[in-house]
Amino acid sequence: ESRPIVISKDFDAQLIEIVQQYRQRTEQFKEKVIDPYASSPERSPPVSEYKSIQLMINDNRKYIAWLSLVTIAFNYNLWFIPVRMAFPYHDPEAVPLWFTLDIIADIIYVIDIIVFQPRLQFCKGGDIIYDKDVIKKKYRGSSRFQNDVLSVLPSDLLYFLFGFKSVFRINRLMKSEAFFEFSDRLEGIMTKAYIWRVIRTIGYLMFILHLNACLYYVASEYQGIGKTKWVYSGQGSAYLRCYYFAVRTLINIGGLPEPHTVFEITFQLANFFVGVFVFSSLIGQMRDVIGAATASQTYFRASMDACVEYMVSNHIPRLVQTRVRTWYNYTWDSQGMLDESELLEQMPLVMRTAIAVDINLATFQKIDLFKGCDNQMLVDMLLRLKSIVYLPGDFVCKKGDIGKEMYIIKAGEVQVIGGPDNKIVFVTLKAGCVFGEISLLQSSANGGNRRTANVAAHGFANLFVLDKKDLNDILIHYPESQKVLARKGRKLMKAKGKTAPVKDEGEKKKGLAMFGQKPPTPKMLRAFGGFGKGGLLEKLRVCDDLMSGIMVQTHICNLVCVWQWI
Ligand SMILES: Nc1nc2c(ncn2[C@@H]2O[C@@H]3COP(=O)(O)O[C@H]3[C@H]2O)c(=O)[nH]1
Repeated sequence: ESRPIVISKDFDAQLIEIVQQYRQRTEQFKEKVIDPYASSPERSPPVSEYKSIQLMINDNRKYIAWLSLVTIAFNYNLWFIPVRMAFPYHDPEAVPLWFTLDIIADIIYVIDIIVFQPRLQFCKGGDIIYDKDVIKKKYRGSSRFQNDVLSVLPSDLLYFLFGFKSVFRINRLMKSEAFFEFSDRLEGIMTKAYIWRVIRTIGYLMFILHLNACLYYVASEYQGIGKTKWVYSGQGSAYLRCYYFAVRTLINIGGLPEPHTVFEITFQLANFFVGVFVFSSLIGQMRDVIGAATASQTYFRASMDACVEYMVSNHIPRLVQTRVRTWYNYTWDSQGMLDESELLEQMPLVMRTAIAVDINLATFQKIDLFKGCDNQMLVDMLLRLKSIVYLPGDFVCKKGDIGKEMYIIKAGEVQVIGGPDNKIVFVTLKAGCVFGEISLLQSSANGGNRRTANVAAHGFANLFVLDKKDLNDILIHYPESQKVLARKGRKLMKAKGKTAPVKDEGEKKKGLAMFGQKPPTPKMLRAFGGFGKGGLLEKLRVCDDLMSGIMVQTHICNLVCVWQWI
């Protein structure tokens, strides 16, 4: 309360009064409070019903198809009313055709008013209004309804009084809102909305030329056709000649016959001004539309150029420069942007989740490692994934490094490699496979968090990366899934032969990819020369790196060999 409290001798009395007032007000307020869980007396639809209604509002293709028909009818009136007013196109042969077309356009207008508009749901204060009576009432009280009704008033009946003149149909142009609504809705559903924007802007340009052609013909008629050099001569197709004149004046191409009379000079001047202002602004609009359509391409080029410039000024080796350029080009070609997450970040969580679930959840559910995990946990994981592109031959992870991330292959292949010069390919992993999980699921105690193998991109590999920190953050909320993953991690460790402490360089690499996930069979052991002198034991020393992954088996073998030796 902003009321100042005067502290006086009878402060206690004042305080008691204030407290009493406060209590009264709270009681009053309580009475007014609406219980948020109490059912609303108004009928409200279940959420599932909302979905179809929302479609009606934003994305109803059938409604857009209908609007396209209304737009055609509107454009018929928009283009033909002036041309029929200006040019002598109402000859007895053409009248039936015009009459039929007019009636068809009128029927479309009427159907729109009676059938479609009164059924169009709308949003009020965030609520979707679906009640048919309310919708009808809203439409009838709108300015759109007034315009729609005015646009279908049968002013054509004046034909009977004044003859067949298209000027009586001028009220049909009041249906313009339908055109703009169609345009907005179409943009909303098109993948390349700029194509429509370009077409629309070209349409505006052509319409201005069309109007100008009509005006030129009217001006010529006013002056007398063929009377002066400036007016339409009366030869050739009247419309085409006038349109050609309009193009030359409005685009300021020049080479026009000189105007002589005051009227001609005024007309010509007005035309030049319209050309300069209207035309140039429309052409500017076109540039904006095309600029917006290629904005992402421009951004990509600019960032690549800046990066190349940076590398050149820092004398980065040519090979590295080429690799960076290749990365830029491939990333752009494969995903149409450099950083997908940048785009998604702008969206609210619910939208991001919808997109992520739609794109990747099915793939995730198939991954063995995540089987048995909470679905919601997978969704949380999807939201933390980052997409990274690796070039052919790039090392994604190196044996012995600390594992801070795990990877899911989105597209392309990676190879688990080892041996001298990393020439041996142990496994090739394809789209949908997970790797890098072994070191991630282990604790750092005893070096358990170290990479057990080298993994390199085979061709171009598009990977999802999940950070260890992100994974841990998620798992805090899903103790059951955490247990599942920990169990799987232990299993993997056993399967891949990952054992306890790291002793030295030779022994610290523990993954034995060569044997895959199974222990060596007797056949494999025989291939290594059995247990005899110069056999397995010696090879074990040479192939220490390879064999260290099956340490348990190796210890047994060692014991047997030592016994044989003795
Ligand atoms: N050690 C080993 N790793 C493999 C094999 N096949 C795939 N990998 C993956 O290679 C990854 C290397 O890093 P990690 O040890 O974190 O996790 C490893 C596994 O996910 C294999 O046969 N042996």
